[in-house]
Amino acid sequence: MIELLDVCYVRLGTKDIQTSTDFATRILGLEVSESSRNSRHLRSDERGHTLYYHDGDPNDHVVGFEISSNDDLDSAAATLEAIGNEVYRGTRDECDSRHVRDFISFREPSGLKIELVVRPEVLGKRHFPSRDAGISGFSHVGIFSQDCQRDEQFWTQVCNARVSDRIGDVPLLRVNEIHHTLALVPSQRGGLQHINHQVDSTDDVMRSYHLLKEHNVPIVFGPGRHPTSGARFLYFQGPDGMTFEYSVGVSEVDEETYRERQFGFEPFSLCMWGAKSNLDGLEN
Ligand SMILES: CC(C)C(=O)/C=C\C(C(=O)O)=C(\O)C(=O)O
Ligand SMILES: [Fe+2]
Repeated sequence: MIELLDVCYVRLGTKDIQTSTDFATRILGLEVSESSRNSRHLRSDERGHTLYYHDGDPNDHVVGFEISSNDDLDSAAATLEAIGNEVYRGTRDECDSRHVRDFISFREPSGLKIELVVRPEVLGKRHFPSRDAGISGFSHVGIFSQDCQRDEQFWTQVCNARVSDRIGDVPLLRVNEIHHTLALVPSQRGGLQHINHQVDSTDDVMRSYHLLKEHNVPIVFGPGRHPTSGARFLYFQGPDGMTFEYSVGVSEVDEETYRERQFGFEPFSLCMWGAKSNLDGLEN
């Protein structure tokens, strides 16, 4: 069993590094922590970076998950190889550029590249965002799935993910006490469906709603409230068509007493306030 501790970063290829950086800093509210001619590391919390943009194919998406030790990394590699996954071990330079001690990568069943990393760097210096969006940290991702039931089995049986809720066959999966760290969203393609940052308050969600509209950023869903995690949310479109989410109030789960819930595959399961979803794979 691969014991995931938390999601730790997303890496995205982009056609236009400067436009993506401007969006990430001036609109989304992240801080550049490292910059080169063709890449940017961006911070959202105490971690050294949680988003990385690089010149490249915008369909090139990678999600990093932290695991606890090199022993766990070796045993994860063996587990993945035993079920037929090709596993790549990061070189020293690749580890350095990610600010991690070690990592392996592989593709999950719908094709998204996953990196399992050991000891991602945390900084003593306080996160100082370039816009006051109220971001408290990177929290979860939505992943496109060509077969939600198959992919749920991978995340729950090969890895330690647990189902918190399902909306129809769409599972919201946790790897720690947070209600969900990943959601599997039905689609013909693979890759990342959305990137979530938590904000401090509902006021932050609403302030950003107005700011995004002023900047003509397409709103994809919300403002609204998920009945599943209880979070107040707003989804919007960033560079290269990537969807970002702000949310506040995601519930925590007591492993002893929590029982997964089955929500109907209908609009009020996505938003209890009645907002209409234009999310890829979940339009209503
Ligand atoms: C799977 C969709 C996008 C969804 O709306 C599910 C719920 C929640 C939540 O309960 O907070 C999400 O944030 C999410 O999975 O993205
Ligand atoms: Fe989300």
